[in-house]
Amino acid sequence: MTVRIGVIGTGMIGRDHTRRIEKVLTGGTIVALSDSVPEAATNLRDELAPAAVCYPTGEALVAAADVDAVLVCSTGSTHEAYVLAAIEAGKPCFCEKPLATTAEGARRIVEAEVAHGSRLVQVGFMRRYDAGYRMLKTVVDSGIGAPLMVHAAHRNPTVPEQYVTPMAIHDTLIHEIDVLRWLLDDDYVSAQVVFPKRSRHAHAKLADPQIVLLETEKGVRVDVEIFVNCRYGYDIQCQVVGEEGIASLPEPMAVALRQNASLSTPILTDWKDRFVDSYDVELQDFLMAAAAGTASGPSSWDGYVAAITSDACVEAQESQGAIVPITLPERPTLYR
Ligand SMILES: NC(=O)c1ccc[n+]([C@@H]2O[C@H](COP(=O)([O-])OP(=O)(O)OC[C@H]3O[C@@H](n4cnc5c(N)ncnc54)[C@H](O)[C@@H]3O)[C@@H](O)[C@H]2O)c1
Ligand SMILES: O[C@H]1[C@H](O)[C@@H](O)[C@H](O)[C@@H](O)[C@H]1O
Repeated sequence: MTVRIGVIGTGMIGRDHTRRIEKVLTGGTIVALSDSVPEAATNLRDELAPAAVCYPTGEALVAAADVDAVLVCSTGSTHEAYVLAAIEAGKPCFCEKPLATTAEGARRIVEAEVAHGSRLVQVGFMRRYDAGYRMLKTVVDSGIGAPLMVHAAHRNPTVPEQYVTPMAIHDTLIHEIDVLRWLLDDDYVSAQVVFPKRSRHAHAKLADPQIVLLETEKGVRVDVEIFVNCRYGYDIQCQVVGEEGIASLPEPMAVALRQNASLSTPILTDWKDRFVDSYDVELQDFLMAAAAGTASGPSSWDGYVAAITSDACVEAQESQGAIVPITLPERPTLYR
């Protein structure tokens, strides 16, 4: 079966996912596009999906009879309404992170999916599909004894002017929030944020870098450096310290160059390149599940837990070093 897909939000990632469904993956075709800026949708149609119909609203796209499944790739604050509409229509829905910009919004999605009675939503936490993180998880699960600590870093070369301090959590740390609880098979119980000396490259409304300290139910201590004006590249680091050994996320594959009395490997600069294979695998997974009328991979529950944890981290940012507790509600059986 070829799953007929509608894409809401045709900016950077909507375009990239349209390209991969049309040009790279099997089992899906783009039949519908929508963006609040209509030319963004028509331009993408002309460039990559000539057979797609452009809809004036995301709601009209979700309701279209020939749309089997929906990709929500619009601005984060708009995700909740579109995901709820897809659940109401009984259509599988891939939602880019964040599932919702508030924990309340994510809870409404969990409740709607539970009421529907089966999974329909996959959240775009692509790192769970990354070959390096999967290799790391295999080693963490079997090769280093009980994990005790995680040291991680999430570095972007630069960010635009509109990227402000809480976005370091909602937009950036959210990847570590999800992938580390998956990696450790654990949940967080508290968060604290401390601010080192501010980089002179940070915009006026951004405290950069930041260090987020998380503690898990099993007592693991996690520190994540968020540094989004690091200048030198897009760099994702993760090291798990266990009782019997230390395991590190592999570096992306790169040619080692010996030249002019030096040995070097390039560092990537763009998140699209760093996780290009993971995006392919996550969307292929979505297409396979959507063909069966369901969803797999990171769930609404994972999106909800990430939102609760993000809210606690933002509160921690605002409370000058205070440790903010994180309490999760009971996990519905649909997600066990
Ligand atoms: N998984 C990842 O690594 C990853 C990477 C990049 C972006 N994202 C997420 O994807 C989403 C989009 O990010 P982007 O970088 O493509 O941003 P973008 O600004 O390039 O694109 C967003 C698009 O949504 C459109 N839009 C805004 N409001 C809308 C509405 N109400 N209905 C329909 N369209 C609307 C905008 O016009 C724009 O074209 C964000 O939530 C972001 O966090 C995830
Ligand atoms: O939306 C992007 C994307 O999620 C990247 O993976 C992350 O590194 C950036 O910080 C964020 O702004």
